[in-house]
Amino acid sequence: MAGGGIPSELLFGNPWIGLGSVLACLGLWLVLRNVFSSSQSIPYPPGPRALPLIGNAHEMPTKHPWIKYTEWAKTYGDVVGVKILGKRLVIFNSYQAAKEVLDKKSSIFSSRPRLPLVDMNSDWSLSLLLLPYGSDFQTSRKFMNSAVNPNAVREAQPAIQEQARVMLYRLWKEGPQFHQHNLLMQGSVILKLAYGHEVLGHDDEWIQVSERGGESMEDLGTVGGHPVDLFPILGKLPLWVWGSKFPKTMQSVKDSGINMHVKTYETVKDRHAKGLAAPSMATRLIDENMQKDGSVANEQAIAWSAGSIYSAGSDTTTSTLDFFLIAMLLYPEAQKKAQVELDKVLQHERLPTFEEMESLPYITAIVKETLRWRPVSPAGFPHLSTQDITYNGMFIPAGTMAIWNSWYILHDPKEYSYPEQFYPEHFVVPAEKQPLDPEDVIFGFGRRVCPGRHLARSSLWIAVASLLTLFDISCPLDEEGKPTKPDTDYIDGLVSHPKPCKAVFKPRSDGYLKALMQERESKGV
Ligand code: HEM
Repeated sequence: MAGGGIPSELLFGNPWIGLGSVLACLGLWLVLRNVFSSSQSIPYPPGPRALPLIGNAHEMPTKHPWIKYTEWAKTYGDVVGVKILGKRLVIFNSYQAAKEVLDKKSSIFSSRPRLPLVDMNSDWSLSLLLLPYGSDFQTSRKFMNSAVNPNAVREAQPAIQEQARVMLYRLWKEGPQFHQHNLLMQGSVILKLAYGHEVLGHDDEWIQVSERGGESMEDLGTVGGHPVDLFPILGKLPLWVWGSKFPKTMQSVKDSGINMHVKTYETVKDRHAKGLAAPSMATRLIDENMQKDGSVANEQAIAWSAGSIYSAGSDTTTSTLDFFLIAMLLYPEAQKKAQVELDKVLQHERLPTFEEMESLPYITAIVKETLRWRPVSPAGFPHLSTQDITYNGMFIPAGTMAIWNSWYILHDPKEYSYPEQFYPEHFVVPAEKQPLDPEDVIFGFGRRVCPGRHLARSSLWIAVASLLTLFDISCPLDEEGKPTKPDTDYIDGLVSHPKPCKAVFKPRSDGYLKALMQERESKGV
């Protein structure tokens, strides 16, 4: 959900909430709303006591919201309800409850909360991640699925594997700036799939444009928490009211959306018309939507769904692999175990391929454990309900925002023996003893479930297998010769990231290094 992702916790955690002046203006409206909503006879989901007018706004955390949600889960249970300035939020703290509502009542829980500030000042609401439920959503989702369904991803696996090898080569040749090489791998896979674009290096223009798209949304700070998002009528004020630099920030949000989605699409369309474009999601959709008069139907949906692969897929996958690195630095025994398994299969002669997936269950377990240990969307992602429902005797009205607490669900000691530790053995058990699969939680629910999950799984698996085959990964030593351990905490953001860290990558054997060099030479590198 890179760039386009708006974690629910940010929708309310916002320093402007305390502005007495804004509240005073809108107090009457809230009183009336409260009076009308209190006549409900079926109880709302339990939660902390709401104050008049502001509800629970004063308690909404601005940092690591899943920690507060976890406290509430322990007090109020699987389904917690809070109210913020008249808007309702429901937090699902168990897989069962999230599944029962977000999945089984998917036709009701598949919209997204609006972001009036972004909606009024840019086209970002056209990106699949943010589209409200309806026919535009269905068209974009269909286009997206056509590019990243399991068959399409299987066909893309040779290209994904190639990018994993390029990452190894760069790590060996250029040095251990893991995050940069990782980002380039994920970006290269996505840009090839979406546009047929071959990324040649760190200064690739398409990567820069796409990265700028994500960053511009980050520049907005608490996306969804601006006064305009809380009280859309304030959107009628000129942008400079919010600070002298604000109009420029908003212009950059608008421009980056167009550059990343529309301009890239137009470039590919132009190249395709001249017969110069490599096959991709964009060229296939152009062909499929070509009209007799030479125009292309559904162009907006094609452009914004192709761009959504980068905005939603790059940061999430990169951040997950960055957390894998941290796990390897802190849990060398897991790394060793994986390497024993790899060596048994690969015999220091060749590098892993997707064909070996079945024979490398510990690698698969490492990927699952990374997703569980440090989910990059620890507080889920917001859905919006469009009809009233009653669930387990609780009333959830239309217009409620619903999220799931991935952190709490994936750190449940009843499900995982060592929830706080990185312990791939959680998943190395007979089928009947397998705990809850983190992939059933971290990729979301119902009709909004992450369409890129098959791509993410493939990219992560081959990257992890390739890295652990070629390298011993360890902490750098400080001046006193002690290992400098990485921080395992999160940096909050549209997607949560690990803090930057350093690592040493040492080739493990001449055999694997030779295999890499031979592969690179055969590609003319
Ligand atoms: C480890 C990597 C990833 C994680 C953890 C992740 C997680 C998520 C989550 C939590 C959602 C929201 C689901 C919901 O609302 O129920 C989502 C949506 C989405 N993801 Fe992913 N994702 C990942 C990788 C990818 C990739 C590689 C792509 C590329 C296609 C992608 C494309 C999308 C899109 C387009 C949406 C919006 C779907 C919609 O709103 O209908 N994601 N992702």
